[in-house]
Amino acid sequence: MSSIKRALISVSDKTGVEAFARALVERGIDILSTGGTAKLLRDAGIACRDVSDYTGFPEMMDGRVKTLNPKVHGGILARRDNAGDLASMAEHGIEQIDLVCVNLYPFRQAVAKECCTIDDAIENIDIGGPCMVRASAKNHKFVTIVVDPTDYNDVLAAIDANTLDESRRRALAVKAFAHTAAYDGAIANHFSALNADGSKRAFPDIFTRQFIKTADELRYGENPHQAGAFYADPEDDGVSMADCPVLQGKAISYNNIADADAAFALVRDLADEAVVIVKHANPCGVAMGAGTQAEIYERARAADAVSAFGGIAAFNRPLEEATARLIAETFMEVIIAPGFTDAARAVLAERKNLRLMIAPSAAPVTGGFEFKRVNGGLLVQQRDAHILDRNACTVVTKRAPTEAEWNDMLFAWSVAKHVKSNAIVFAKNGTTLGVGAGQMNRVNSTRIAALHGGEAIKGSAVASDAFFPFRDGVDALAQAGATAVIQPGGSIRDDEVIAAADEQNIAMIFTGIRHFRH
Ligand SMILES: NC(=O)c1ncn([C@@H]2O[C@H](COP(=O)(O)O)[C@@H](O)[C@H]2O)c1NC=O
Repeated sequence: MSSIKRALISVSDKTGVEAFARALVERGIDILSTGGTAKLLRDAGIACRDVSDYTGFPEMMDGRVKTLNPKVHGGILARRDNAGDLASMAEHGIEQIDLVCVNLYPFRQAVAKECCTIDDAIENIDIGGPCMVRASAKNHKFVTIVVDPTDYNDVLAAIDANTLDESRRRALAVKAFAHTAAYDGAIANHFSALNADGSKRAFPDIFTRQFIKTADELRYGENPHQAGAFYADPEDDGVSMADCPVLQGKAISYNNIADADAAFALVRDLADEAVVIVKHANPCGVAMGAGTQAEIYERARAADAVSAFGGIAAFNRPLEEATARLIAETFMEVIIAPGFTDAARAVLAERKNLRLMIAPSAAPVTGGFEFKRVNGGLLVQQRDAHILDRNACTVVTKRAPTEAEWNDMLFAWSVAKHVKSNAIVFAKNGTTLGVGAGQMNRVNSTRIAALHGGEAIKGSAVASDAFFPFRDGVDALAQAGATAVIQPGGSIRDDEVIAAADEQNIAMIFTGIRHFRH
């Protein structure tokens, strides 16, 4: 028999609640329950008592008042070792409630619907639920609070094993306080983003978001003298790095996560089969298109073999055995892919330190927000999810690009979007030849990228993440031997820049879109 005598169950998300309640009854626990939950339980043949019968008050005001009653809250909050509390219980006919299973009205889901009015949103604010959750969590010395259906089985097992002790109850209480905090945060976010006419602004006046620490703290942060941790964002709608299990290798580090994220964000933007190798958050080699996966990988690696050493490689197709063999020949830190064939796993198992991360999907990011911490605040913006449509581009030079130049420009443009500004990318035949990243002026970025590319750059295409403010950048890429360039346009000296391209028989495309990245 359990030391728990009575449980109160009141849930909106009714997943698994029948089985949980049945198991509690089997363990001799009495069940108190609210309208909809009680009906579901009774229909399933599980004995329970209505809270309204217990309190002597009917549920009223369309469910606004159900459990808000001293007989409920006294039963939860009474200190079992306090004579005064016990006397009050006896005096007022209050019964002890030892386990509370509550989850809240689905506010977030309700306001996510286009048709949700202010009144709908208000009616979806749960009041009685959070009161019980917080009361139980406060009195966790004696009361068990369960807010998450995925905890039902563990709680039952702990009851059976007699391990539902105070520390276990405190862990459940912490989860419960986080549950109500996130809930109230969502309410504040929603209402502080509402305009007077009920329409919604993208950015609420008060911005609350909850991040949940992934199991282990990281060995350190960006450098060994900095402590570091990784917190998952349950509200992110992209592929979360927290949802990419590490299949093997050394413990994943702070920089590994940042670089794997950067690499995967680029590879999933590319429509054809592609490989991205990243170092320090910038791509050093990218290849896409023709050939086997192993050949594509080899092209990406050879694009800058020196930088690729110790890099992070991202794939947008499951990793194959032949590619794994090539990877095993050199030193890589992390491989991230939407899958690994068994044969590839077997090959890479020999590289004991190599981390393999498996991503749940390689679909491009379509929305969401990006956050950047600055001293004293947080910059928030929509994610750069822009995918260029060739038909939206304008040819601004006398010479139009050839089909091959078009392909190389579009490819280089996709890469440049993921390179730190000022970004210049030379590419040919679906392979990067030189990447200029993070320079403080565009002409230096161009020179660095060209220097890296060497002779191979002749006949290549170039992408620039922002417009050329002067003709010097175009002159530099022409001198290096590039024949086509894609850039946003929009400089006051565009005429000069276009004239420079025309003089050197370069085909130039304006995208009208800029991809700064800092
Ligand atoms: N008003 C109250 O006293 C109250 N007590 C419990 N609730 C909520 O009612 C829901 C369950 O209702 P039902 O069992 O009728 O389906 C739960 O999400 C619970 O958090 C309440 N609802 C809203 O505040």
